[in-house]
Amino acid sequence: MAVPFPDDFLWGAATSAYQIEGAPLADGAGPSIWHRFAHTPGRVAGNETGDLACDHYHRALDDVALMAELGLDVYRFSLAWGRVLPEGRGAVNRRGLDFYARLVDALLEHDIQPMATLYHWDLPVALHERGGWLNPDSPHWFADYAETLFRALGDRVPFWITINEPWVVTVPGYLDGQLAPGHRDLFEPPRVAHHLLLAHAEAVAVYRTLGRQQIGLAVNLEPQHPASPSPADLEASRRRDAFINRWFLDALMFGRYPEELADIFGPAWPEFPAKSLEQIRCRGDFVGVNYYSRGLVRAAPDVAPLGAVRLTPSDAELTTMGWEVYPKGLTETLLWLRDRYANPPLYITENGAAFDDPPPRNGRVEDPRRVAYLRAHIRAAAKALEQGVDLRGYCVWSLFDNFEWAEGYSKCFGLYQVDPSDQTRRPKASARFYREVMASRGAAA
Ligand SMILES: OC[C@@H]1[C@@H](O)[C@H](O)[C@@H](O)c2[nH]c(CCc3ccccc3)c[n+]21
Repeated sequence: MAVPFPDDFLWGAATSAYQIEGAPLADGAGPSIWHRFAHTPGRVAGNETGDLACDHYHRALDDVALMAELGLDVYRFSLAWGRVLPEGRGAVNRRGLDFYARLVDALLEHDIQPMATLYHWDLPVALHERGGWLNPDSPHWFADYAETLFRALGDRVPFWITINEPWVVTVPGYLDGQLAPGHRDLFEPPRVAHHLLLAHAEAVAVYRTLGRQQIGLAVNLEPQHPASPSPADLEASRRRDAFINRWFLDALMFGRYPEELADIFGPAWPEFPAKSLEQIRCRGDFVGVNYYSRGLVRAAPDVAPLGAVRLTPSDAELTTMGWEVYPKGLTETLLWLRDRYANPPLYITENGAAFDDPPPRNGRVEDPRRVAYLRAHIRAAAKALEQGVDLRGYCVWSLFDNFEWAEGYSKCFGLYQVDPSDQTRRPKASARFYREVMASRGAAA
């Protein structure tokens, strides 16, 4: 492919703490809401948990050597709040902090840039019992946690992400209850979302006094297309676009929520004080984009609160998550960000696909569909770069097959297969493909 990727473009891979580390309570760590959720019967497929996951907590240094062999420029991982602050606030657990210091130092020794996510859904239970993200003090708890990490690792970590996907924390977490903490309520999501945005802004403000590198928010974005040109479907896709794509970014970039949100939540949408919206207004240094697919939307007046449903197109290629393979949506999303928010610096912080991979045959795992997915999406990103999008990096989700939340270990996104019997990491064809892409600075895509 003609190479539009600049030499300093950062090629990487992403993971998160609860999904790969295992040992959730080791060395003084406090339990998270995901530890509790996974251990609640019926919440996770097969009642699987992150108790072992990829055992990364005990294998981190070998895994960093594997990342170096793969040829990563950057590695995106998350910090488990409860390892560092077992009660979520107050006393620091040195052994937990030391694990992350060792990981960061190993990455730097291998010339891999650390990109640390402060919050990837694993709130300490101790804070959840004080109301969690519903508590107006939650932004301050988060900012204090962030400050602890900025002081401990700020000089060595060049990229910080405050929160991974506040929309997913809010909607599957508090509206439909699919993910921890599993609440199903119409009145809680608007307040949770507001506190998450305040938490992000407060952490960024602290960072401005302590750090001189890059900090941003990672958001899941999904272009919404009407299933038909009917006004009802057009209106439904516009509502779902506000709900998924503009809710958090408009608040950050413009200091105001999209007006569709008040329609969607009706009486459950509070009057937010103007002052707090002004506090939320905070561009950060970059936007992290998590892209997987698009939404095909049909009006469904009886489906509350959106009055819209997401269709699975019958003639499309689907991943095992049921998500349509739609690389054009990545170009569309990146151009939309350029145009709506005045061309902010962007990193694709997640892009990948779950397919049912075959068992290894003489140490190799063939995953041609994942190779095709990654190639198509890297090319889609290149198309946006060629149109002036300030795209600076791309991280594959995920480095390893890992704990896929409510789906357990049944959904595999990894460049490496992890043998559950002995934790052996085996590269898939997609790892070999991605190594070539990185070695050729994008040309091999
Ligand atoms: O589902 C694959 C990955 C997760 O493993 C990551 O932890 C998470 O950051 C992430 N976000 C998305 C897109 C948004 C989404 C999340 C959960 C459920 C439905 C959509 C996909 N993924």
